[in-house]
Amino acid sequence: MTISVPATSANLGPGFDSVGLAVNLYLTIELLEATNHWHIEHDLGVEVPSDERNLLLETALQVSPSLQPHKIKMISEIPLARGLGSSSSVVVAGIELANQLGQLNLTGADKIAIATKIEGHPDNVAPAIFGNLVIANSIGGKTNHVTAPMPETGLLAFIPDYELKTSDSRQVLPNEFTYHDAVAASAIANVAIAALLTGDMALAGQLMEQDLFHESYRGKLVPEVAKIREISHAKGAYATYLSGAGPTVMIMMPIDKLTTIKSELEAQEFSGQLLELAVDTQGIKVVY
Ligand SMILES: Nc1ncnc2c1ncn2[C@@H]1O[C@H](COP(=O)(O)OP(=O)(O)O)[C@@H](O)[C@H]1O
Ligand SMILES: N[C@@H](CCOP(=O)(O)O)C(=O)O
Repeated sequence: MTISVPATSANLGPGFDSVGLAVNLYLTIELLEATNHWHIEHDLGVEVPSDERNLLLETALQVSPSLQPHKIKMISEIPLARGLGSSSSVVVAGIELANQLGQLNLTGADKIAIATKIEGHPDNVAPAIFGNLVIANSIGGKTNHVTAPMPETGLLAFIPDYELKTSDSRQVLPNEFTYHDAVAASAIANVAIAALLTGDMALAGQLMEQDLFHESYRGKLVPEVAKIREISHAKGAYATYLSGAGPTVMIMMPIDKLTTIKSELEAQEFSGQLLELAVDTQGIKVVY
């Protein structure tokens, strides 16, 4: 059996902690033979545990403590700590592993509730589970979500060479907002979501760049954002935003502008990778 889970790009500007998009980079785990001890084969480096301390197994065993140990092969195309939801992909894969091995018959609603409790916010785990664009919230342990198709858009991700842990990037955010600022910030988010749901990418893009919740505080952690925004706009992009907690910068544009924007950005020689992505429409995939 293999389980694959897509990467996710959270926030889309003002949808902080509540909006995310599934994209076509995958974490895949393959269940191998039953053994006496859990063991994960992977090439993700020595800092990623190969035993029960790995987030995959921590999650699976939290959901179902008495699972039969197995050998597992793990392959991830999702770069770690870059703002593309690597930790959420593992949490979601762990929940699905417990679901399959423990025959738990979890529903989508069960999975999002468990995953949100572990991650703390639903914006990555929700699209990782369901695919597409997902708008979700969680309050008092109750999680709500709405899935929607993403309007047609080209997608480019600039993935810097350096890591930025979500926990570190959350440290720079303010503890409080005035009532006035909270109303202004959520009004921007409301219009951005309405534009996304009605397929108006030009308006959505404008609002996505007016975020007041997080990007301005995090901008100093990702110095490339300003230049990428300037260049992309000069060539007709809809929007640029910090993917999740960063440092990846996502660029959305009309499909026919993608090649030009990509080559303009390549000419800058930023240290990092420029990847053309597509929306994942499936979420968790299990193959027997
Ligand atoms: N395949 C994996 N197996 C185990 N842990 C992982 C894996 N991928 C990511 N992680 C954990 O998640 C951390 C990154 O999570 P985070 O800082 O939220 O960044 P992001 O989710 O944006 O990639 C890694 O440092 C590692 O601890
Ligand atoms: N809303 C969160 C999203 C974190 O996403 P990640 O991909 O960086 O883990 C935040 O902005 O902190």
